[in-house]
Amino acid sequence: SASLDDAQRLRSLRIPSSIHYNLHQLAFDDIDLTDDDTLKACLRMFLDLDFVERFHIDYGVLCRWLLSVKKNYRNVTYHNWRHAFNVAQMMFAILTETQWWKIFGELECLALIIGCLCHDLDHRGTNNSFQIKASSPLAQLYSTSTMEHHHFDQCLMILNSPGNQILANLSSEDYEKVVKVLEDAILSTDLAVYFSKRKAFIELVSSDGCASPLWGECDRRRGLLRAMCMTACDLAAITKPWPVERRVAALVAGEFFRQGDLERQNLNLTPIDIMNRDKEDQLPAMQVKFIDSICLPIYEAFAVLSPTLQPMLDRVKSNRAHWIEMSE
Ligand SMILES: C=CCCOc1ncc(C(=C)O)cc1-c1nc2c(CC)[n+](C3CN(CC)C3)[nH]c2c(=O)[nH]1
Ligand SMILES: [Zn+2]
Repeated sequence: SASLDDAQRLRSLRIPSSIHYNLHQLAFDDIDLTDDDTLKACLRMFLDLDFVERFHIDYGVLCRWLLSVKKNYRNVTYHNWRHAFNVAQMMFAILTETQWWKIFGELECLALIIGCLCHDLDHRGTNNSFQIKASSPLAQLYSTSTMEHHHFDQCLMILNSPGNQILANLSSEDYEKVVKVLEDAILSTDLAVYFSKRKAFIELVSSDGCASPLWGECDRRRGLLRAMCMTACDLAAITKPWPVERRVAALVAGEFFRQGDLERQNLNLTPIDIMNRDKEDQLPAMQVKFIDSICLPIYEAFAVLSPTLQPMLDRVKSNRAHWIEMSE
């Protein structure tokens, strides 16, 4: 876990406002933020969502916990601390801009923000199918949602580390609830889980449209909406202005192509097209397929549920047009 000195230093810093950091913006870009800024922005999100007061979180412990979470992300091209931070900022922006924080309540919002910050902990830059093909130690531990089970395990390990126990002052009943929602949220970031839940979610949205009070009262509906929020935030780079999306696509490609190289060299396998460096010229066309099959359905449903999210859908469509242009 992080050092006491680093935590003491972070604890002493002044924390700018969410307006200063543009944390409510759906088009947020972290490129101008230093690592220190990202940590201060996380403290700002916890303060503005009133988590510190409501859950009696010791501020020094919160600083240490944030530093430990950041430290347990590896220096890989895409699935690093910056990705986790961007996913958490998107969750903050969606919860506040749509007022869905009223549907979920404080406990579930706390679990969602912690879940976003922790959802890819200790990622190695390779996906679940690589773990299985390589019969890695993680694949032997978890045969389904291999990486996501590991991310959750890492999340719990940090939450239970001395000096990092931000949930120490929750009642045991509240602690159990947060951990259950946390597990569900992190496991929901496995696309396989997203595919299994998406149909039911879209049927609900088309049947009773806007986030009617129904969503708040029904555990199953709330669970579905939480899971879809995790995916929508995890993939949210696709909804950002073109310069951001293009920059992120290059990072994702870098990580995918390295996995492809490992599959060729170490496992003597031919990688799938998106991880095959030899097919780099087809990247724009592959992105269009990715947008159509995976991204559009969720952001269309979100724009129906809350018109405040319409700009995200509009930018996915304009990014799609850029990829089409590049593929011709
Ligand atoms: C095309 C490769 C490099 C660029 O790729 C990207 N760049 C940016 C984003 C983004 C969210 O902004 C997302 C991608 C991107 N991500 C993809 C993922 C993981 C979420 N998958 C899985 C694997 N499974 C298929 C078997 C579905 N296919 C993807 C794709 O084609 N593109
Ligand atoms: Zn992720």
